[in-house]
Amino acid sequence: MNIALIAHDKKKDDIIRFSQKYHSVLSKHELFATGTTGMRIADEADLKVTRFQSGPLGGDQQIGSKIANEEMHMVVFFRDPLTAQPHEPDISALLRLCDVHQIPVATNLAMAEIMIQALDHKDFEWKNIIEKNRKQE
Ligand SMILES: O=C(CO)COP(=O)(O)O
Repeated sequence: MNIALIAHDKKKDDIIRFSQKYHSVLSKHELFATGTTGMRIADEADLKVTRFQSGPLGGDQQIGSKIANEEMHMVVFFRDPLTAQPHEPDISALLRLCDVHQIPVATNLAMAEIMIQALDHKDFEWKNIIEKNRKQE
């Protein structure tokens, strides 16, 4: 499974702790991240991560493009809801694409924990449900 990991600056410590705690689950998957988040996860959580541009330079859009191509299967995006971001349209576009393509997305630590545990238990049925709906259309 391809998983994107993204965090705004004030949430970076959270995503590092999350990545360290769930290292054994995450290390079984292909990880992708925006620039600075990816660098810190690789250094501090010892995980192999394919890095895109930093968010403000287009990293969210690069991950969005993977979602549009059905090449990203899960997104962990710890947004900072209390700080204005210069690339707010890119952030909204990424979250919108998750909904368009039915990609599970966690925007905070609490949901990310539920999602990663479900992943570890192989609880995800959403792809089968989507396939069934497509066949009925
Ligand atoms: O801005 C971001 C997501 O919108 C994250 O970018 P960085 O990981 O490069 O800090």
